[in-house]
Amino acid sequence: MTIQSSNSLALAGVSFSYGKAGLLTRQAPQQVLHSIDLRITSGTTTGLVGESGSGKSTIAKLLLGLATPSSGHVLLNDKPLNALSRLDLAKTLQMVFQDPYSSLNPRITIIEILTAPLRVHGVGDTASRRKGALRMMEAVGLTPEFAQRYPKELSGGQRQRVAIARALMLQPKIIICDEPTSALDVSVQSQILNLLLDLQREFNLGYLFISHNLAVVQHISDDIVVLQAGRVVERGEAQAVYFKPVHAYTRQLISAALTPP
Ligand SMILES: Nc1ncnc2c1ncn2[C@@H]1O[C@H](COP(=O)(O)OP(=O)(O)OP(=O)(O)O)[C@@H](O)[C@H]1O
Repeated sequence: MTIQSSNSLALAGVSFSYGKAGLLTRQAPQQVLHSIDLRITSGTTTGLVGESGSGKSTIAKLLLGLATPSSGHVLLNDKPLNALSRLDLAKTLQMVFQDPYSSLNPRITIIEILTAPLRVHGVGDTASRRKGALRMMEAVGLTPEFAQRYPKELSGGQRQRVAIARALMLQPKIIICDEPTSALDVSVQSQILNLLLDLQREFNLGYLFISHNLAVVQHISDDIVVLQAGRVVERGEAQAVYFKPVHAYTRQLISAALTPP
């Protein structure tokens, strides 16, 4: 039996404003997040749902250390995230983006895309990186023939499998999935969601699953946090939030998710 270590990434009382007021700027800073508490833990999925502009991407930026809270803290295992080196951060936290068409470099082959994170961080030698990439391709359901292909030769679902494999190359503990299925055909969406669930079990990953679609979030999440205009208006166990919503905004998101576009 292997004992898997538990990791958590958290926002504790985080507020955030874009733009700083200064002598030369008339515009007041715009506060877009208000005292947010959020936790992502190994082996579980926290769903983050809200309409466009509610602050979901800003939360992702703060978790990735790409922005600094105006107040409050970003904590990895209850210690400040900014204490981590670039390599340790990359080994802890990775991101899968919405659009598998623009997130992969079209000029390099799949094997080069997958070995790049190891090369950039000086991990392993050429042979071990290649071996690791082929192993990860297998884990995401891509046969070895894909290694020498270019992104344009792949379908949207296959590209998203590559993007997921790339995110896993440094064996991170936590993955931020930002609308990872919304650019895909409906028939492929559930395959990718099921792949994410399989990989979570295999690698004990913690996910923050960001989406505007509460039906999709409910399918994959253990807990759901509902964000409206930068404030958490509802949170709880996924089934409870989806089937017994308390807040009117949550009910609105559910009916939007059930209405065909
Ligand atoms: N770089 C920026 N400068 C100023 N304001 C910004 C910036 N980025 C986002 N905002 C504002 O912050 C608020 C939250 O935006 P954010 O992109 O985090 O929302 P979101 O929920 O991720 O939306 P979407 O689903 O459309 O990506 C919005 O009012 C947006 O206009």
